Amino acid sequence: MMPINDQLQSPCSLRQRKKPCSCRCINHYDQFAMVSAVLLLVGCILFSAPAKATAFCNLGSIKRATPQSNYVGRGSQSTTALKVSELHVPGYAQTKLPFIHPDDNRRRGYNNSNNGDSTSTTIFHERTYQPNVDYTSLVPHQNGHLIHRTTTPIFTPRECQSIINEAEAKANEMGWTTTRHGNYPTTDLPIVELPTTLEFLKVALVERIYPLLRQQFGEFLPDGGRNLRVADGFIVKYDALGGQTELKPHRDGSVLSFNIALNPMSEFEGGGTWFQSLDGPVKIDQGEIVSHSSSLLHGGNGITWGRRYIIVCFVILEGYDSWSMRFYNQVRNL
Ligand SMILES: O=C(O)CCC(=O)C(=O)O
Ligand SMILES: [Fe+2]
Repeated sequence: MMPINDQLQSPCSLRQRKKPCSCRCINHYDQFAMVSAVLLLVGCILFSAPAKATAFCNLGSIKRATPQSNYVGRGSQSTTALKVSELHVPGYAQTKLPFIHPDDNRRRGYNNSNNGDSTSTTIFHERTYQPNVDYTSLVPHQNGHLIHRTTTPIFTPRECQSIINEAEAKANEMGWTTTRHGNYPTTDLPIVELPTTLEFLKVALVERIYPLLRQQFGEFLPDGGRNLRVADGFIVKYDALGGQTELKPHRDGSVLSFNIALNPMSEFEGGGTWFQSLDGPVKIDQGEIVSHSSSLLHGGNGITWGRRYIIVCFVILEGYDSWSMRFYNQVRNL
């Protein structure tokens, strides 16, 4: 069992600024959130009438799901609640990472043939998945589940190996990064540094992964999760011979998180994604996916031998910031 070090109150909230931030957000997102917080606060003081404050804070267009009793949102007209509850996910939403959601792809005529013809539209073939056949579900909540794992690979061995190869080649040039994620850093490379993997993932997200997440978490997601978007994606390397071997329990600063095993489980001992709610790790083999609510306390179970490579993605729901924060807080202790 992994040691538990649960210090969080809410993801990257301003309340935590007195202490070091302890969720796995990216440092520059923190800075963005901090600057936004100051601007919001000044704005909300200047426009102290509640209606104006809401408009200034640009929350008026956010679609709202059924209010939950434990949520202190804009309805309270408290600037404290506003700054604490609303900032983190919008911070992710405004990043310029080139992970696009399905509708964007169609609107832009996204072309994955790389021939420079921006007018041709790629036809995406969205996969369908069946619960209990393609994946199993763990940790029930309301009518759905908060953790899922696929039963068969979603990426082929060849696809996985080419991602590892591109990451290792890039790491030979620039090294693995170790400081991107606050107090819970991984040894990783952001996918935006890996052009071939990025192009592959853009299509895989639309055709394979978003449909899977919508099927798995559809019970919870407003509008059936139409607006899923990856806000951060990276390749993590655990290495028992002198590298990082585990990732301590933490919460991610997004709505959903998933990781995909890139190498076979025969290449390491230990490993898997540990969850407090399961009191143990979920272990998957090459090409399979573990997906979960980001706010569940989880970590990378230590490896004692070999190497473990995974892709990790943090997924947000664009335009549903209030809903996202409510969901985050509602399930974080399950
Ligand atoms: O290693 C794992 O399975 C979990 C990784 C993780 O939680 C993360 O990178 O945020
Ligand atoms: Fe995580």
